[in-house]
Amino acid sequence: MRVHAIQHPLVKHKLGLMRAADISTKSFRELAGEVAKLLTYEATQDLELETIEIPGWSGEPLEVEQLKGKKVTVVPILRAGLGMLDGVTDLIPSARISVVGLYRNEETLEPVPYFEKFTNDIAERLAIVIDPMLATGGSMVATLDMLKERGCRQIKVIVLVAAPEGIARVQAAHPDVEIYTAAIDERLDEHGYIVPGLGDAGDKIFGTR
Ligand SMILES: O=P(O)(O)OC[C@H]1O[C@H](OP(=O)(O)OP(=O)(O)O)[C@H](O)[C@@H]1O
Ligand SMILES: O=c1cc[nH]c(=O)[nH]1
Ligand SMILES: [Mg+2]
Repeated sequence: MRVHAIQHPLVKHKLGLMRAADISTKSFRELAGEVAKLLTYEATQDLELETIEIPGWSGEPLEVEQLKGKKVTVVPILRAGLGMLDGVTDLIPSARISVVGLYRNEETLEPVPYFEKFTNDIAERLAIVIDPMLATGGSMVATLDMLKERGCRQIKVIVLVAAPEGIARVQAAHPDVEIYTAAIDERLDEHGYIVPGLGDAGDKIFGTR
């Protein structure tokens, strides 16, 4: 299963709050971080563990489990992906951050790249791409193309809301990439916005609406 629509009650409750028409910038931003954190918990369930021996509190040696080897880079897609970043790094504090700047041309709906800065050893890392909205999928596919061009082999995507059209586009272009989302909504409207969706997530997070 490559698409994980998370069914946790806290995720559903918090996403429901985010859909309110009159939500404040403060609340939207806080909830985006909280849902991102919960989705990160789900998306990291298969991280590999190894057993190591440490001196335990009683003086006896003790076997404990710790995360094995694989390092992580989190990849926020500017701007809106930044609204999820703190939630993700709360759980993976040693992750490196690789940034992709893309905006969606409002007429063509095609992504326009304007910035990129990747961690040097990106090919060795699990990349977790974060963006609140997977709409047509153009921005996400462009980001995944960039990551793979730089040698990234293991990639996961975390979004707050996904449209069926965006999921299909990502799956067609990058069938190996797993998607974690708080909801799969109905469709896109004539302007490429997700329905019912969240509206313009970047504007709501940055207070620019
Ligand atoms: O799946 P797509 O059709 O490509 O649309 C989704 C993209 O659109 C939004 O960004 P936007 O272009 O509004 O930029 P912003 O984050 O700077 O507001 C959103 O955050 C995604 O990056
Ligand atoms: O519904 C959408 C689609 C693209 N970008 C957004 O912020 N929201
Ligand atoms: Mg926007």
